This record gives sequence, structure tokens and C-alpha cells, in this order.
Amino acid sequence: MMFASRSPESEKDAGAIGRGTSLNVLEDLSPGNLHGVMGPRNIERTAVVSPEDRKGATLIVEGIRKSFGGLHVFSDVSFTVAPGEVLGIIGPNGAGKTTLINVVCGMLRPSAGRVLLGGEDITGGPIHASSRRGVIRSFQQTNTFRNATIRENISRAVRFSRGESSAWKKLSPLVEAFGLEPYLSVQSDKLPYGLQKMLGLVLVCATSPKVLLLDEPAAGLEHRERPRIDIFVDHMRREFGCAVVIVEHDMELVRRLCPRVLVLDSGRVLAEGDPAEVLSRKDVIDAYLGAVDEEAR
Ligand SMILES: Nc1ncnc2c1ncn2[C@@H]1O[C@H](COP(=O)(O)OP(=O)(O)OP(=O)(O)O)[C@@H](O)[C@H]1O
Repeated sequence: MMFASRSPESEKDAGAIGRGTSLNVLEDLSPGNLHGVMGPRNIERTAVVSPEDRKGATLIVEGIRKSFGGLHVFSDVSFTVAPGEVLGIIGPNGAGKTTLINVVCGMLRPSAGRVLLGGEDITGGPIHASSRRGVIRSFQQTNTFRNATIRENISRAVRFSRGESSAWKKLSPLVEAFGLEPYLSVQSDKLPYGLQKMLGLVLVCATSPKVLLLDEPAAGLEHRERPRIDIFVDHMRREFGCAVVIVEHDMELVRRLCPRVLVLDSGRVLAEGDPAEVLSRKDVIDAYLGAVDEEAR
């Protein structure tokens, strides 16, 4: 069985220059925001999170419902992700996957339900408060410092996120694995899309997240670049004990990285469990409307 590997949005993203993965902390950190959300006081508050506190934490999502006015997106969504665990969230276009991530990271307030991080209620954010606690969301679009070199990008992220010089040590394996080393002095917006996206992931790492929410991390990447996502997720689990949630349309990647998947469809959780089992269920296959290769079933 095979599902479509990309959403229409992914196709739109493919090949775009100047876009990559961004994250909520760097939204705060982007130059335009440095005197806004991340004014001096906020920078200080972000920097006080010590590395010792960053050991991963259990994320519990309890009975979440979300509506936009009359539009009911989903209800009664619950799941738990332990430190070091990876959960895949899949479902057809419009099922509410991104909305769910937005609720978890504090960008959106749920209509009902709770989000707990290490037992602490963080429901409804705001996003900078959730990111300070270590819930980091990556986006499909970039928010790196476009006019800064790769080295400066990383330094700023390290400085503002933890202020810890040894942070570079934890980042350098990724810089090397992603092939960024030869480009450290290159301005980030001069990089090809794939490398910008990898830089975005390195910046995510610089924030030492406890919970990582990855929204279509493989979108726009060439097939040969996609194993870098595996390297990244593995690194974040090993080095930081991150609880990882991945929204992704690339089912190959989901099968490789996620021992457990949750399927959203028609406003509810349609299935949850081992990907091999879940992805062979008829109701799940039907939800994807014929994107099925019968031979592989
Ligand atoms: N801010 C908003 N206001 C109103 N409706 C919204 C808002 N955000 C999302 N929606 C709607 O919620 C529904 C779920 O959208 P969402 O983007 O979460 O789906 P998705 O599963 O991530 O889709 P895709 O796989 O295409 O990215 C859609 O009908 C969308 O139009």
C-alpha cells in the first residue's frame, strides 16, 4: 500500500528559494520582532531556561476540540508522547493536523480540552510562553535570519535560546551531517532550499526543545535529502530526550520514524497504533481516497 507522498502544498513549496523550516522561538527572534515579542525582558526570560531543564518531557493532549466559528475541525483528540518517543499524525488534506499542532504549541486556544507538559497545564499558550517551556514547533516556511550567514544564524539562536557556548557541540554533528559546514560563511538566503530547510532544523536544535512539533518536515525536500530528517529526529531524541510529533504526508518517512501513528479524519481520531497495522485498515485507506497501491498491501 502506498499513499500520496506529498500534499498539494508540498508541491507548491518544492524548489522555492528562500524558504525552509522555521520555528516558534525564531519567529520571536526574527529581526523584526526583536524589539517586540522578544524585547530585552523576554530575551532574558527565554535565556533563563537552563540546559539541565531540557531533558524532554511528557506531552499529554487531553480531549481537545477545535472549532472556528461554525466550522467544526475536530473533537475529543487525546494522545500522549513520552520523552524520546515519536508519534506520527496523518490524515487527508484538511483533516485538521496543522490545527492540532497549532493548538499544542499554543498558537491557538482549543475550544475544549487541555495540553499538559510534564504535568503542567500549558493550554492555549501564548506561543512564546509554550516555546520558553520547550515546546518548539517547526513550520513549512522559513524564518531564518535571511541576511545573516549560517554561522551568525546559529550563534543568534544559541545566544537567545540558552546562552550556552557548549550548545555548538550538540549542533555540530547536524551541521556536518546536513552538509552545511562548507557554507558557514554564506548568507542563509543564498542557500538552495534544501539547505535552508536543514539550517532551520539546526536552529530548532539550538533551542534544546523538550517537545518537538514538526509540520511536514520533508515537504519540498528532494527524495535523496529526506533521510536527513531521520538523522535530525534521531539526534533530537538521543541528545535532548525530545518527545517528537510529526505531521507528514510522506508515508515512507512516517513508517521509518514513527512506531505509533494517529489518523485524523472527519473531525475525529480514526485510528491509532502501529503504522503497519493502521495503514492497512480499510477505513484509513478509504480516508485517503484511492491513493492506494493494491499490490503493496
Ligand atoms: N484560522 C482558521 N480559521 C478558519 N478555518 C481554519 C483556520 N485554520 C484552519 N482552518 C480550517 O480547518 C480545517 C483543517 O485545516 P488544517 O490546515 O488543520 O488541515 P490539515 O490536516 O493540516 O491539512 P493539510 O494536510 O492540507 O495541511 C480546514 O477546513 C481549514 O480551512
